[in-house]
Amino acid sequence: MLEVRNLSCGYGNERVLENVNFIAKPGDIVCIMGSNGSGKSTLIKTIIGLLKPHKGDVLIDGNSILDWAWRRRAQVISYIPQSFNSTFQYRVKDIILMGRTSYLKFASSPSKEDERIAEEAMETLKISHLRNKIYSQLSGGERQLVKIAQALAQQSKIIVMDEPTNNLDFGNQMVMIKHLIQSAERGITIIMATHLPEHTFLYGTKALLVKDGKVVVVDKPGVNLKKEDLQNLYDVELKVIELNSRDKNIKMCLPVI
Ligand SMILES: Nc1ncnc2c1ncn2[C@@H]1O[C@H](COP(=O)(O)OP(=O)(O)OP(=O)(O)O)[C@@H](O)[C@H]1O
Repeated sequence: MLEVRNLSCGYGNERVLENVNFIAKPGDIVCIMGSNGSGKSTLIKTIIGLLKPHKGDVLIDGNSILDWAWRRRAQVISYIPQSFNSTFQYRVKDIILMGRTSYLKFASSPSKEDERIAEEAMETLKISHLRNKIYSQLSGGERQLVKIAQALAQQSKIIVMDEPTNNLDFGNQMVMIKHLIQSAERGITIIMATHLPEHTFLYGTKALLVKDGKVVVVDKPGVNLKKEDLQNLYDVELKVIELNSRDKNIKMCLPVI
């Protein structure tokens, strides 16, 4: 279980978020929402240890992880950034194998088992055909899928993602969503920033609404996240409609222009 406790964070003396509190249990999909520049990435970077918090703590199973070394942290949390560019000429399969680095002994090479896990991750995300391509020569969406496969190969119990559907076409968004839901069903905790309220409605177990330096937690957003919350969050008028798909009610957000 991941717990963010009384967390305040920002850059230097600049405070971005104040007193954030939430718990993410195994199987939770926590969707972080808010307008551009509200602090979603700042929260994510603080949780994964790229930024030192001004105050408060991040705990896993009751233990503070703020002082953990990267290897220990990487075995528990994997991180998919908003964008990742490499100037090195790595092949896709090498990038995915990097997800196994925290399990390797010093100066050792990936084992057959590591290779199998990397292949499996590529198959899951339907990118096996990209195996030998140079990462820096891929499209934005292909790169995003490779980073997701890398996180999958890392086999951590918590996956943190910054706008994972960025650059993905509709079909690949579905592949990723299916994978997210299956991972959560296996007990993995997912924490992700998203600009798509529909995704929060569809599979979020918790929404974090980030605005004016504060974070409001909404449990079961499929039921409890209201039109007014979204209007207030994004400062726009909008409409929430409900559609039936395969006997399931799906909520959609429509602009009012
Ligand atoms: N490296 C940095 N140094 C100083 N300030 C920063 C830095 N990165 C971001 N900020 C500021 O922190 C605030 C929050 O930024 P953040 O990137 O967390 O927003 P966000 O909600 O993720 O936005 P977006 O939806 O556009 O990705 C913004 O005012 C931004 O200008």
